[in-house]
Amino acid sequence: MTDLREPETGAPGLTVSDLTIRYGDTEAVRGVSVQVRPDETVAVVGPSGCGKSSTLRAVAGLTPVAGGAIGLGGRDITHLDPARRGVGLVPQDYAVFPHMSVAGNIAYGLRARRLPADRRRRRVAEMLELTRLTELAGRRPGQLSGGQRQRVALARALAVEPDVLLLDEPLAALDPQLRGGLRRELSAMLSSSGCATLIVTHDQREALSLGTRIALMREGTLVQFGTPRELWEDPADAFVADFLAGAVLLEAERSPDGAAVLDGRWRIPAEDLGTGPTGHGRTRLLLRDDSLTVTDRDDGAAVTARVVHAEFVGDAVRLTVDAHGHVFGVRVPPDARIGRSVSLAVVPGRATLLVPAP
Ligand SMILES: Nc1ncnc2c1ncn2[C@@H]1O[C@H](COP(=O)(O)OP(=O)(O)OP(=O)(O)O)[C@@H](O)[C@H]1O
Repeated sequence: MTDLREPETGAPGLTVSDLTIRYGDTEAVRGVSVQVRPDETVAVVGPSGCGKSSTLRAVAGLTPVAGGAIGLGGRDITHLDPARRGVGLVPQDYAVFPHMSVAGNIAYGLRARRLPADRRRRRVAEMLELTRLTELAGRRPGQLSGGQRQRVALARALAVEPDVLLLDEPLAALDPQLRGGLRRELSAMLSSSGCATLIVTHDQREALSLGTRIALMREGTLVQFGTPRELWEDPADAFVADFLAGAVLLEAERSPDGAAVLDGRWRIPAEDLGTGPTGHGRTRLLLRDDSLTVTDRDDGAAVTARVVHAEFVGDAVRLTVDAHGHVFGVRVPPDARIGRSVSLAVVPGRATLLVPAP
């Protein structure tokens, strides 16, 4: 497990330690600690209002910090002027200068830093190439697509070689149909830039595909910080399982013949269960969308659930069902005859019992 309360600011990369942010009486962020190593991308993700943007803005110096510390490249920047921090910010609306060409936008920060003209031209050319904008160098932002404008903002932020790149909801302003392709494109550009990056997003797919590590927040606090695989395979709690994977996590009791969940009302035979290790200390059962099936069995290996909702999804009907106050998703063939309640069983091998290391 990553140490969530590492109190130092002297490490390379970005170190946010025990960060607290207040707006009047509202504590928007409480005791959040996140580290971004040089060369990695950390995605801060969570539902609306959980404090993601506040955290990013505090790193950029745009929101005052009520407690904790922020270190960047070995310096304590907690109270430093935004312009002197060494951060490159790409805001949600990209904020490119409409009256300047693509190349002019990218050169802006270099001019402000009085970089000699030949080095400036070289750096602009490098950034144009990295973001595949060379052909469009002379255009104005108004003559570009949303995705191209985003690349201009990215190139402009990276041009000045920041110690950390900050991206606020990088794909939110773009057409949903294009987002998948743009996500892959952004991921490739970020890895070739080699710059430590902090991305804020509310989209779990974006977090999973862009983050080398994910910081999952809820109501101002950090719930889990780890690699996408760690969060996917061993979620800290039911909220993480649901938010990131639409999965259900149940407290479980293990016995030689299997596992009991829902206070012993559902007993799943050992031969139907996969197992995985957990670092979270308790035995739990992880059920995904493909973990369950509707069955004719009515023995202890099945549980009765009330059908709450049925949704046609093309190749299947996705049922939302409620068993003893827990809501599950289960897919059935489109022509299945479904009553008001169903009997649910685990698809052998598709449910994972997370077991603490001895
Ligand atoms: N300037 C402000 N003044 C007062 N409250 C604020 C201010 N900015 C944010 N908040 C509050 O702080 C909390 C965290 O907001 P923040 O914008 O950081 O969340 P978020 O996770 O980025 O949400 P979203 O995904 O909706 O942008 C929210 O309750 C919000 O209403």
